[in-house]
Amino acid sequence: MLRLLMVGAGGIGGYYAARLLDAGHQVVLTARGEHLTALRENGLTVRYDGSDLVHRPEVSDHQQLIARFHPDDFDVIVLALKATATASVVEELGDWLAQGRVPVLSLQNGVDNEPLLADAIGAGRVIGGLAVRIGGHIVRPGVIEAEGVAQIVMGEWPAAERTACPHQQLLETLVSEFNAAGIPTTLSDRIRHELWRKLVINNGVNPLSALTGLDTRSLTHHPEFSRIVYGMMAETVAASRADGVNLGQSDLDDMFELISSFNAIKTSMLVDKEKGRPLELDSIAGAVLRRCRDLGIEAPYTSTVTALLAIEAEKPG
Ligand SMILES: NC(=O)C1=CN([C@@H]2O[C@H](COP(=O)(O)OP(=O)(O)OC[C@H]3O[C@@H](n4cnc5c(N)ncnc54)[C@H](OP(=O)(O)O)[C@@H]3O)[C@@H](O)[C@H]2O)C=CC1
Ligand SMILES: CC(C)(CO)C(=O)C(=O)O
Repeated sequence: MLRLLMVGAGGIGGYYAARLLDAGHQVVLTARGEHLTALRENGLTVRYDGSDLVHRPEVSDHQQLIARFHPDDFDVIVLALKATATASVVEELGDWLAQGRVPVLSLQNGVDNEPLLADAIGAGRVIGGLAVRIGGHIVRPGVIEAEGVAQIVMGEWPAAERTACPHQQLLETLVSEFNAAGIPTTLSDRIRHELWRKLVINNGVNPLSALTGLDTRSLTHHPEFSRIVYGMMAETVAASRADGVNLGQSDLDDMFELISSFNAIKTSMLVDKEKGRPLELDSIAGAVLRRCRDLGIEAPYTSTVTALLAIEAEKPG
């Protein structure tokens, strides 16, 4: 049985937690506000493929977590926060995390979460990861709806060295237990590369979906918007060079094909916009624009969509 701490029990954290709870693992969740109250009072409900997974896991806010647990009470700690919350939560939990040795796995979009975590607890404790082919959201406090095959890719961060893989045994256990729990999970020996490939998708569709209100299928099958999606993806591919990742034309075409053939998903950024929550714009489009600037290249699609979203955000109401 795995003992797992899920920091941030939203669409992604709540879905994967429910799958693991269903398979008999011990999962502690962190949450706050109305979601925390509802999880405590009524448990966690995840709607997936016409059925409900219902569980009553232990749920804490971060102060209670620090008071009740030692980090090494867990086999792994998973971060499933929005990237907008990574810095503040790492700050909040930093001293507590420093008391232990347990590895921390990020399951967030963007390429700057693992570096932030590595600065706080040391790169040797960081496992990189991403949630793939999933759309999952809190529809009301305590209740999550999810769709898609909901895979996970994870690996030593930033890449597996041929000689030293500190988490080899844990990674093998996670892959085997996650798969047995119905979460299709694979290992990557170059997870930073995979995170960049995912950023190609996210920069392609997330900001434009928040701007237009359209889902991924409508965007990728629209005569004009599909060209903007492709353009924003191409700018992300170009930006990857700044991190020494060097994605190419085949990554661009693979990622465009993947998102075009996926379910019609309302992106997490569109959901945040509709709920009036902060957007992961800086960790998606901002990450691309900063690198393009450093490389001295233009990113006109990404900068235009970012500027239009900024104007929208300033509008009253
Ligand atoms: N949703 C999706 O379909 C997909 C999302 N992703 C990525 O996965 C990551 C997680 O996204 P998602 O699950 O949608 O995010 P959510 O916003 O649904 O969930 C994050 C949860 O963390 C909570 N949280 C934030 N700060 C704290 C804190 N200090 N203490 C306790 N709880 C806290 C939030 O609470 P509060 O609301 O109060 O801030 C929220 O409930 C993101 O990087 C996203 O881009 C990847 C693939 C698909
Ligand atoms: C684009 C998508 C749905 C792909 O899983 C995603 O990662 C998100 O909504 O943030």
